[in-house]
Amino acid sequence: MTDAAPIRVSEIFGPTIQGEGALIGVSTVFVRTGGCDYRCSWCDSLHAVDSAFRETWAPMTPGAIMAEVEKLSGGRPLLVSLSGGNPATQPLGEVIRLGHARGYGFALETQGSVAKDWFSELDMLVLSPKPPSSGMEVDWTAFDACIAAGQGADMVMKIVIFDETDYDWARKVAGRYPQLPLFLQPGNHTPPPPGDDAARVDQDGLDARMRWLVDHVTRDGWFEARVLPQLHVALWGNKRGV
Ligand SMILES: C[S@@+](CC[C@H](N)C(=O)[O-])C[C@H]1O[C@@H](n2cnc3c(N)ncnc32)[C@H](O)[C@@H]1O
Ligand SMILES: Nc1nc2[nH]cc(C(=O)O)c2c(=O)[nH]1
Ligand code: SF4
Ligand SMILES: [Mg+2]
Repeated sequence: MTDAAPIRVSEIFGPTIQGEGALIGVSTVFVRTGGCDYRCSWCDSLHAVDSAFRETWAPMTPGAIMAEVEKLSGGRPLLVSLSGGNPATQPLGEVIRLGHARGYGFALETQGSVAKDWFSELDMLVLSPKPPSSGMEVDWTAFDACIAAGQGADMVMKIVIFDETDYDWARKVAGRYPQLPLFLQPGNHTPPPPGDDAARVDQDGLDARMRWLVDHVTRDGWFEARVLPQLHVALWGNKRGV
């Protein structure tokens, strides 16, 4: 199957480092697609979610996306991180094929609500089911379909945790998916309003929640879980494009 339809792109930026999860610290260029089927109460990327920003999302062909990635990376292959919005709602298969042919690797971040057959061609699929604090309800049938579609890719699960209820929920979800390496990430209560590039962030609050999370994980002997902060937020606050 070829993906002839254009892809809605909110922003392409980098190289920077992957700030979250399994690939933390790895040099990468981000391709952030526009549009999401969720509305998480605390989403830190509303400029790629809220349809009020639709006119800032450019329709791009796979060739144009890879040309921009190659320009930013100086033609040197590296990891491309596909995020959004929900990048699974966009026809990204051809970008992955084109990039792979040129030596680039691909990781994709999604909440796991939409499965695509091209998930299997990814180098890494990051599934990030949303906890109660998001206000969203996970469709586990759709989530399981994403896992089935991703067979062949490395797959991990990353759960954002704001409070005790999220933590208990994450314990249950982890028990259901023991095959997925698990990353826990404290939530950022001060994401920027869309359109605002302000870097302010409640770093003390984030640090306190990180310590609280580590305390809980060690208290419970939950040794399979890896706890990581959002490194890019620690370094640059809520700044966009890093
Ligand atoms: C902006 S989302 C885009 C990809 C996809 N829609 C998803 O949610 O997985 C990228 C990652 O940022 C996380 N995230 C979003 N807002 C956050 C916040 N306020 N604090 C911590 N992590 C957040 C999401 O859970 C997800 O793992
Ligand atoms: N450096 C950096 N790392 C990230 N990891 C996940 C991000 C995202 O917004 O999807 C992100 C981001 O926006 N920047
Ligand atoms: S699923 Fe991801 S992009 Fe969509 S609203 Fe939630 S955090 Fe934001
Ligand atoms: Mg982000």
